[in-house]
Amino acid sequence: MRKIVIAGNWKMFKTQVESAEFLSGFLPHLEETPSVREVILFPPFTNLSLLSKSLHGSRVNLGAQNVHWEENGAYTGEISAPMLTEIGVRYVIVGHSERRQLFGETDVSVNLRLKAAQKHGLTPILCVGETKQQRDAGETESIISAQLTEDLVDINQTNLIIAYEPIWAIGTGDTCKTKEANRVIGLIRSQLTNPLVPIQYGGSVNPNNIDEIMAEPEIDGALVGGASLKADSFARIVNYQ
Ligand SMILES: O=C(CO)COP(=O)(O)O
Repeated sequence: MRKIVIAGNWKMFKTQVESAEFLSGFLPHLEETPSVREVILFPPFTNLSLLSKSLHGSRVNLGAQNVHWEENGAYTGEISAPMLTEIGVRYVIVGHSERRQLFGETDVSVNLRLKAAQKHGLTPILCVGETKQQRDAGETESIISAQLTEDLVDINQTNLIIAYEPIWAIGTGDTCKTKEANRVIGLIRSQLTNPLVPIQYGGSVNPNNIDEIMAEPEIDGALVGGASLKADSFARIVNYQ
């Protein structure tokens, strides 16, 4: 059985005060959540320590939005894996399209970040996906295949999650049709050596479409941006039918 993983990527949203407010609204809803569902929050780095304490003893896991490949060094603005594990972080997002498009991350650096995460016992969520232009040109399969080939060199597939996030569906309200997301995720799975790697869908997931998304056989969870920022909305997603 593959794991079900529902994760909230808060991106550059929420102060510590706002994070605490979120948790007081969100955590009570988890009493209804089936125990097989893994729930992860990815707040900004500045909120990790606070959330680590607040989530202690709860069933919500903590993740960071990125990790550098070195353990320390002169890398202004970066955070290393030992810094994350020390404060109770267990997951990390790697290769998000915003990192690739806005901050110049490449498949080479994504691969280094994945290796560093695994070396220190973090479970990475590797994000892959195509742009609108690539989709319209019929390049979806070849782009994703190339990303997987380069990103997964020497990566242990027993400690890995993948998120299929079509870039044109992120923050646009333009969700990928569920059947199409299911098809692409099936293609991603066919390129892996471990059939048990959970593969999530991400891109305009919300309380109204989560039931349909999770009904697809290949889709093992969701990586949620905007709709994870409100306690009620993310609770409805985590407690999908
Ligand atoms: O980028 C995403 C999650 O990593 C998706 O963001 P939205 O859910 O806001 O489209």
